[in-house]
Amino acid sequence: MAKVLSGAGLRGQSAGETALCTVGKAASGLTYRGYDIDLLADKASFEEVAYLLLYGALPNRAQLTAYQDKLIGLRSLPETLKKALELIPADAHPMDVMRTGCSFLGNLEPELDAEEEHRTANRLIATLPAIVLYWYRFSHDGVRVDTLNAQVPSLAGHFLTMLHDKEPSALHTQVMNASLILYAEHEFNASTFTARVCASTLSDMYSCVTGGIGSLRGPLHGGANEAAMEMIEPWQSPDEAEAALLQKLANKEKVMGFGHAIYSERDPRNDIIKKWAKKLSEDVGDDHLYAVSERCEAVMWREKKLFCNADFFHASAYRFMGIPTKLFTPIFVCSRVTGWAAHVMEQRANNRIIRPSADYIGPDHSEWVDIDDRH
Ligand SMILES: CC(=O)SCCNC(=O)CCNC(=O)[C@H](O)C(C)(C)COP(=O)(O)OP(=O)(O)OC[C@H]1O[C@@H](n2cnc3c(N)ncnc32)[C@H](O)[C@@H]1OP(=O)(O)O
Ligand SMILES: O=C([O-])CC(=O)C(=O)O
Repeated sequence: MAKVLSGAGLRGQSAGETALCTVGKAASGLTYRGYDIDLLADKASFEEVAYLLLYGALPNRAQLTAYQDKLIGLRSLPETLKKALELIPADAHPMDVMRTGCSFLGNLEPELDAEEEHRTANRLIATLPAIVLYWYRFSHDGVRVDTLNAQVPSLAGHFLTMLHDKEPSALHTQVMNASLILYAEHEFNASTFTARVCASTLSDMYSCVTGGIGSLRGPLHGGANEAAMEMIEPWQSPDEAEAALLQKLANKEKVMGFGHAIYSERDPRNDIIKKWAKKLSEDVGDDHLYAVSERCEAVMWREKKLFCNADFFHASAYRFMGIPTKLFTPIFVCSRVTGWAAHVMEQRANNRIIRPSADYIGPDHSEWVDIDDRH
């Protein structure tokens, strides 16, 4: 399933070792610590997967209960952070809010010693949903949401409750839980590699995660779920979608939510989120968005042999749950923080500063010219 990889962008080069994840290799093509993604998305809770990534093994029931309670206990935001979030304008991008929120928390509760790394990771997992939604609800609706929601055990339910002011349906909680699992970890992708490079200088966890957020934001990476929604939203029928896509391909435009740096034929996460998008489409009585998405998938494969990556059907799934488009990539952050943190810990445990070389392509020798003599 993996491509033959070579060329720019460090493609095809191993940049280190990991025990966390395989991409494009065994079984379904994606495993977390040896567990197949299909199995995890079907059977696990996001908290179980976070525990697996951070502590190295699946928790037993008592460990999982204790871990869920720990995360609930870490959910509340400090008042100073809430005040800072209230200063950010409503037209800011939520990914910028998360970058600032993460960094700001690092000022209030710095990670002074790497021995605190699990505590810092768990604090970020517990607070990132509230960081984005406290700001979003305050700046858009003038509401100061409850960032604790102690009666809602799962992070999936906590996110949706803060967004919609009511506890979500069982279906929405289930889909959100699966989505958080699908996005949790993906080997040496750009944002994780950013976090690892930062960790390799012996920097703190907040800096590593803040850097990861910045890398995830771009539309060639996590930002593609938002960009895919913006692309398909105006299309009212599959035929309209097909015509517009063919035009984009003729213009040599990148089509967001398609293709992958490592997978060659399919992204194993797509089948899973696509199945949930279909179920949600039936649940809300959607009459075109799912059909438009399916047509895009067929056209891109027929024309270019390009397949949907994890982001494409996430767009319609999130829309069917009433999630505003600009909160799509922030959900990815709420999930991927587990992978970033686990990679930071792995890097620290066997560290050498990451410092590759470059092929120099500039002039051999440049003559000095005094400033007043320059053109
Ligand atoms: C969760 C995630 O982060 S998944 C990735 C999310 N990103 C996107 O969906 C953005 C759209 N996709 C892309 O831009 C790319 O497929 C990437 C960034 C994911 C991977 O990039 P690369 O590894 O460079 O892609 P790859 O080597 O397979 O490209 C091969 C060819 O297909 C083209 N191609 C790849 N993806 C697309 C696309 N989505 N739309 C149109 N053409 C594409 C490339 O331009 C390239 O054409 P060329 O040979 O004429 O230059
Ligand atoms: O692996 C990648 O390059 C991008 C990706 O799918 C992810 O980070 O989930």
